[in-house]
Amino acid sequence: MGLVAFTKTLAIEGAKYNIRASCIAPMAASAMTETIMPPEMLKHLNPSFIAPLIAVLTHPEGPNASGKVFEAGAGWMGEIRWERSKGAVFKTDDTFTPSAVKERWHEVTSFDKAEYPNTMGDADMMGVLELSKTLAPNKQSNPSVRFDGKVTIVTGAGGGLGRAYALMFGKLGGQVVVNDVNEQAAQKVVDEIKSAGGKAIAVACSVEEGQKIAQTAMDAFGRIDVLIANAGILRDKSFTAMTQRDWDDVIKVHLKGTYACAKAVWPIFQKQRYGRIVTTASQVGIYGNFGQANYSAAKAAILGLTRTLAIEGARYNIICNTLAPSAGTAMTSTVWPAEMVQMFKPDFIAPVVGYLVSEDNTSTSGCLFEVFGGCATQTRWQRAGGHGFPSNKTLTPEDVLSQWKVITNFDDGRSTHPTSTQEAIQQIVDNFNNTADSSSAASGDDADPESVKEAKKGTTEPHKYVYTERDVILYNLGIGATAEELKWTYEGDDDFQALPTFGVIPGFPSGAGMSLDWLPNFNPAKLLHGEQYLSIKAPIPTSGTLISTTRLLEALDKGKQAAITTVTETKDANSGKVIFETQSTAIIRGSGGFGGQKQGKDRGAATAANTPPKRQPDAVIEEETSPDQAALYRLSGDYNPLHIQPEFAAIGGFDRPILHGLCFFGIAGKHVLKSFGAYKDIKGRFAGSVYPGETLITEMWKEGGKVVFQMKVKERGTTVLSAAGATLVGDENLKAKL
Ligand SMILES: CCCCCCC[C@@H](O)CC(=O)SCCNC(=O)CCNC(=O)[C@H](O)C(C)(C)COP(=O)(O)OP(=O)(O)OC[C@H]1O[C@@H](n2cnc3c(N)ncnc32)[C@H](O)[C@@H]1OP(=O)(O)O
Repeated sequence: MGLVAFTKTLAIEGAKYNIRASCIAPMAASAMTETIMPPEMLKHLNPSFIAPLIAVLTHPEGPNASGKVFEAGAGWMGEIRWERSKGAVFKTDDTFTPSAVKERWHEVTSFDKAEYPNTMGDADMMGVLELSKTLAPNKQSNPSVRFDGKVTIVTGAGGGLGRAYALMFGKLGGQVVVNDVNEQAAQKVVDEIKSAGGKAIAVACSVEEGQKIAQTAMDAFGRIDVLIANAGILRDKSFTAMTQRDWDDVIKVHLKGTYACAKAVWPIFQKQRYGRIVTTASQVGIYGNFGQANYSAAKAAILGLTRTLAIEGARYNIICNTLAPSAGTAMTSTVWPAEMVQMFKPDFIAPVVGYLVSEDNTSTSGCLFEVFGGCATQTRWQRAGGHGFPSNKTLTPEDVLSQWKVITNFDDGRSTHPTSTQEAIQQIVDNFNNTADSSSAASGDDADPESVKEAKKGTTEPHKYVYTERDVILYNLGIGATAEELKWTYEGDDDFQALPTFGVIPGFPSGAGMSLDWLPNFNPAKLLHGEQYLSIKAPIPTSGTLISTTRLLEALDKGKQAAITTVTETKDANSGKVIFETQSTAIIRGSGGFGGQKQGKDRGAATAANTPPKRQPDAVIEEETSPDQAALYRLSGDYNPLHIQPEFAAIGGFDRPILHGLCFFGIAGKHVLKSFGAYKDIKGRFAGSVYPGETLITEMWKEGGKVVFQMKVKERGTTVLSAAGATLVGDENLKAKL
């Protein structure tokens, strides 16, 4: 982690000399990984997948990715960047306390409105300070956050931030161990705490002497509950002028000092099954900064150290977080103008630290917070959806370049926020089975003509779907829910819910918006919905904002017609969680003959044959549609005139408008739900068309955990939905919501 900020600093300092520096987090089999990874993983992690990325990053004519960070392994690669919450701005006066922070913690940690700062300069610190002056006094939590009976070590507490922390703990009932290399300064702070009625002791030594500091605390107070690793020094110089000594001194005090103190208190925390640590990073350790290569490396390394401590400490109730404060102190006074030092009082950082190390914080651990002038924000990694190349083919720099836009795209709705190494590895592991054969449908098969290869390259722009309970009711009515079925038509009902096939709605405009102009003789009136698959991956919110993106999965040449399959992923805009995946096949009559493949790939449940067994159905539901069914259904987002305008329907070859395929798909889905309960995926083939007003009969067979079904039109005896199946839900949580 330390190398990330170090690289960013080199990128900043190197820019004017045309020196570029990028950072990669590779996962590849090596002498190093062999000691920690099982052989079955290692065999997929061929180092040859990393070299082409490096070739692109270092090529004189390659894209400029200086200061950027990439993760790569097993043929998958994607960029990562910092994402910062908007956070909370507090009034900077006496009411800014740990209690006030506790009161608004949800705001500090909410990423509803995130920013993506790339440099130190991106933070509008002065604006924040001005705002904080005008705010109403901060609300205090009840009971208030206190430290009675708790012993806190604060390193570097002779002045600046450390002093502000020490005074705060003393004021809030805690016993404080004031460490500083400067004995007089440490003693002065101890005296201040004592004269205000608090308890404190000084220990004058370097932070590298963690054992001595811990021992002093134990001797004086008999316990240690909190460590604030704050001590630090600056040896700022451009990288060109930086000496080995400048480097070593900074690494020693910051990184080794933090290690030494954490190491000393760790067994005590483990034994008592309680401990709180806040380590000190810096915005410099996140974004890099001119003249601070040593400091940025040390600070980012502290962040990595703290995340690991948070993981190892979790089962002992040891909570560890990192703070990146910007405050005017003796240290920053060497690089900040005096006026700024004065404005950013260390007192306005302390309340956030106070809350993080309090007993009240039971869940926030391993996190990073940027705090400045009354503003507290959280910062986390955001990772692009990236691109998975076939893991059984040789990867070339040209391959990497051809997908560069995808590898570096954070705005296509596929980005994630991995919070652990396990989560981060998952995407790489998922690519293990992405072989040239299996991936051909997703990322280009050699047999595809150029037009298809080109069309498969990108994803659509993310489509935003903002909806309320009204939209859910409108959809439910559109597929025949009635006023008696209050859970589907009345938002005040305790069990109000979207019918599960609602999952096809948010992403519909994204899929339907995909350009098919590259097909020969493309005519939208000749397009019919051929097949639909829906996977429901999380409980369906009854209102919210969802983001969908679509890509071309398969383009089949069926001679007279083209069969175009797209895949759409729909995520919750706030959590980034995938809620639905849909696969839709459109048949475009008259657009075949473009030279593509004839047969598609096996896509599991999405292409399952679902042949009905040779016995009477286990359940049958008959439902009459309304002559106005299509006029109602279209209001949920499919405005294709084929379903309402007679002239357009005539061009499509119909004597009157036909019903939307997804409308009778939804009606069948409702019948499955009523007969057998919730399901997690559903699929069907539109074998024939339905006219609004016709009566639909759904025949259903339960086959193990699956319901196989088909739908017929009663008046004509025609099968309109075939090869249809739904996989029933095992998960009780999901079931409860559906
Ligand atoms: C990108 C996604 C965006 C989606 C946007 C959707 C917008 C909506 O507004 C549009 C709609 O809702 S339209 C309404 C619903 N759909 C319908 O009414 C279509 C009904 N089906 C038909 O008319 C025919 O089955 C018909 C015409 C589909 C096929 O009939 P035939 O031409 O007679 O087919 P056939 O000769 O039996 O088979 C030829 C090859 O095609 C495959 N196939 C057949 N039906 C299919 C279907 N429904 N879906 C997918 N593939 C299908 C066959 O397997 C066959 O392949 P092969 O030759 O390799 O065996």
